Amino acid sequence: MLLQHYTTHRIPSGRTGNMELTTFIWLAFAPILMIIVSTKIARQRTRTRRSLPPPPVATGVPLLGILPALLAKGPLQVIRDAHAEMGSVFMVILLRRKVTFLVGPEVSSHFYQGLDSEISQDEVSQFTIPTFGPGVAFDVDFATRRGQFRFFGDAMKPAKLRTYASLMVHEVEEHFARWGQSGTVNLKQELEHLVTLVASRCLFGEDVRSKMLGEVATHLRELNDGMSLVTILFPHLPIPAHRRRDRARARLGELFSDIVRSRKASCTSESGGRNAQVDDMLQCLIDSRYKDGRGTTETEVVGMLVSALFAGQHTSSSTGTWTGARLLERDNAGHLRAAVREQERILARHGDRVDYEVLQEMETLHCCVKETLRLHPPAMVLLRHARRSFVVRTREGEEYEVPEGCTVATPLVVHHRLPYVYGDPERYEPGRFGVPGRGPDDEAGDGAGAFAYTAFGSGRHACIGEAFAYMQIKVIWSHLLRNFEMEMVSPFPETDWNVVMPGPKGKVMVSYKRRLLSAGA
Ligand code: HEM
Repeated sequence: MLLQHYTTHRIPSGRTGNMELTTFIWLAFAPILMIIVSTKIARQRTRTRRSLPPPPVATGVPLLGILPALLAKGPLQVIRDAHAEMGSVFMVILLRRKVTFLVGPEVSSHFYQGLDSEISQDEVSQFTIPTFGPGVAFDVDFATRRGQFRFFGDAMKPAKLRTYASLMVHEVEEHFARWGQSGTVNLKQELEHLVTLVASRCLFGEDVRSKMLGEVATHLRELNDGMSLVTILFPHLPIPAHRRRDRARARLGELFSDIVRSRKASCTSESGGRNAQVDDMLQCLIDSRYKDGRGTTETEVVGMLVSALFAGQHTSSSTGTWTGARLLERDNAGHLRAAVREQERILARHGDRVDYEVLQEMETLHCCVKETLRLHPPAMVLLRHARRSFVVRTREGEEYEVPEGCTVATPLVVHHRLPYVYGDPERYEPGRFGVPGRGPDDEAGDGAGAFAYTAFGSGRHACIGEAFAYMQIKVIWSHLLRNFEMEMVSPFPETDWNVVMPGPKGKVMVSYKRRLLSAGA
C-alpha cells in the first residue's frame, strides 16, 4: 500500500524526480539493509561468544558429583580446594545440577548487577518458601516481591531509623540491667534473645514484643535450624528439622495473624482505616499499597513479618556474637582498647546520650563490626540462576562463557579472604576499613574495585536492612563496652557449617564485671 501511494502520486519527471526516486529507494531499503547488517553483527558476536570455553569442571563421582566430597570435607573446604586448583571461575556438578562458582570482584559484576530476566533468584530460592510462607518472597511473582521489598525499604528510611535508635537503646539498657555485678553468661544465647526483642520492639511495636518473651524466639530458631544445606536440594524432605520448621511456621502464622487482625480492628473508619497513633513497621505493612493501588492482605502481612524477623534475627545476633568473640580474643586486645577509647571520647562529647547521630560517630566500632562480617558473613554463599549465558573475564584475562540454565554461586567466605584484595586476610584488622578517602567502590582500598566487600550483597539485591543491623549491633556493643569488663572463658568458637546461614557453634562463654567508663579526652 505504501509503495503504491508513492508510485502513483509522488514521483515527478526530470532531475528532481530522479533525486526523489533515489531518496525513495534509500528510504524503502535502508531498514532492510540495517536488519541485514545487524543480523550479521549479532551472528558474528554469537560466533565469538560460542568460541569461548565453559568454566573448568571439578571432578566428582558419576551421578552424585561432588556430594561425597561435600559430606566428607564440608562445603567450605570443597570450595576452597576447587578455587585453589581451578582459579576464580569453576563449575561443580552436584546431583546432576551444574553450579558455577565465581570468586573475586572482577568476575562478580553480572552476578550482582545483571537484570533479573537474565540472572535471577527465583529458581534457586524456592527452598525458602516453606520458611517464609505463602504470599511473600519467592512464592509470588517478581513485581509483587519488588513491591513487598519496597515496603520494607520505606520502613528503613533514616527518619524511621532515628525512632528505632531510641527504642533499641531502651530495650538494650533494660536487658543488661538484669545482669548482676559480675557473672558468666553464654553470650550467644544472650544476644539471640536480645536481638529478637529489639527487632520485634522496633519493627512490630508493643503488640508483638509482649508475645516475644514467650515462644516467638524459639520458633525463629526452629526456622533457622530447618534451613540446612539439604534443604536447598530437597526443601520438603520429611526429616525432623523440616517437620519442626513447618510446625514453627504454622504457629508463627497463627500468632501474627491474631496481631494483624487486632491491629486492623483498632483502625478507625474516620482515619481512613489507618491507625494514626502507631508508627511501627507492622502499621507500615498494613497501610502499604502496591503500584496498582491494591492493599496488602493478612496472609502477606504475616509472611512479611516472618520474613523480616528471619532476615534480621539470626544474621544480626550471630554478627553480634562474632564481634564479641573477635574483640575478646587475646590477640585483639589492642582493637578492644581502641573501641573502648572511642566510647570514652564519645562520652566526653555527648555524655551518656546514645541516639542515631551519636551512633554515626562510632567509627571504630563500625569498622570492628564490618571486619567481623568480612571474616564471618552470615550468608555463606549467594545464589542465582543463569537464565541466559554470560561471559566473565578473570583477573588473569581468561574468558569463560557461563552456560544458560546453570546455578551461579558466589561464596562470600572465600571471596572475603582473597589475599590480593585483603592483605593478610586471615587477620582480624578493623583498621583496614578505617583509611579516610576510601570510597564504596574501593572498599578494600587496594583498587580491587566494586564487589570486594559483599557481606550485605550488592547491586540489584543489596540488603535493605544493613543500616538497621549496624545500628542494632552498635547499640548493644557500645553499651557492653561502657558498662562491663569482659573476658571470653571458652575457646574461640568454631563455625556451624551445617545451616545455610552459619553462625558460631556451641556456647560462647563470657565472664563480666560491671564498670562505669569515664569520659576521656
Ligand atoms: C548483619 C545483618 C544482615 C546481613 C549480614 C544481611 C545480608 C544480606 C545479604 C548478603 C543480602 C543479599 C542476598 C542476595 O544477593 O542474594 C541481603 C538481602 C536482603 N536483606 Fe539482609 N542482612 C542483614 C540484616 C537484614 C535485616 C535486619 C533486614 C530487615 C528486615 C534484612 C532484609 C533483607 C532483604 C529484604 C533483602 C532482599 C533484598 C532484595 O533482594 O532486593 N536484612 N541481606
